[in-house]
Amino acid sequence: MNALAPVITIDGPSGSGKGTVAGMLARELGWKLLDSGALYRLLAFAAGNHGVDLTNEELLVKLAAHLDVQFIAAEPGKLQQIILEGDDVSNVIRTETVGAGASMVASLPAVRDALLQRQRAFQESPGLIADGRDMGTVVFPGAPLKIFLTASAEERARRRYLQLKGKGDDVSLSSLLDEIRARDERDTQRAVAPLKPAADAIQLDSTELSIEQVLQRIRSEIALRDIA
Ligand SMILES: Nc1ncnc2c1ncn2[C@@H]1O[C@H](COP(=O)(O)OP(=O)(O)O)[C@@H](O)[C@H]1O
Ligand SMILES: Nc1ccn([C@H]2C[C@H](O)[C@@H](COP(=O)(O)OP(=O)(O)O)O2)c(=O)n1
Repeated sequence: MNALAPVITIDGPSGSGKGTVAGMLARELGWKLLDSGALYRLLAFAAGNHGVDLTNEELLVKLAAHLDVQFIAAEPGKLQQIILEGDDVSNVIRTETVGAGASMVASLPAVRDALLQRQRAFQESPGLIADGRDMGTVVFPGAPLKIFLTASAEERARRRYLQLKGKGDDVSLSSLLDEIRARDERDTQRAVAPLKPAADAIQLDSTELSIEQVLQRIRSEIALRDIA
């Protein structure tokens, strides 16, 4: 790990566009990418495979410590591959069911602790884009640029609907909106590392912005700070 490598954190609720924007920025800058939500999703998914209850903190911590996962950097324009215990799980961990399970395991303090060092180890030269809920508040509090990306719940549900429909999933807009609201509630109300903007975060509401407009705003913040 290179402690001097700069980090840009992108936190926010589900469907605000964090993953999309983080991936595009990482490619543009040639930086590493940390999709921290994928770690919580992987843990929830692995728990299902191993018959571990999503409320069993002790067993989940053991599973987190031994999680056999590889993130394979994507070629330009492609999503990164996520390999769990030898299997490509890049797609299967993206369902709302796994997202809800991730949000449950993520509310357990010892689970968050168990994943902390694994996340910090992504800080490598020439820099890191880190996407999640507590990247700016807990994992990389010293990051020189912190973005807190939001959008209305209705717009986020609409985006998720289009995304999942596009993949051929059978989803309903109203149940996606319910699931997004339930996840917002759990992620913002939990006692440890709740979803909230860091005091020094730039807040960006993407409800009325295109992906390119969001990127432009972040690029101008990067240029202001001279960090990349
Ligand atoms: N500003 C935007 N306008 C329209 N659609 C967007 C915007 N940002 C992201 N999207 C789309 O919304 C969906 C969810 O984005 P994603 O990056 O997965 O969100 P998050 O990582 O915050 O959950 C994707 O299909 C993405 O292409
Ligand atoms: N840094 C993080 C990242 C995700 N989580 C939890 C809370 C989220 O609801 C789940 C899933 O996160 P993920 O970023 O993959 O979800 P979305 O793509 O935003 O829908 O994991 C977290 O608690 N802390």
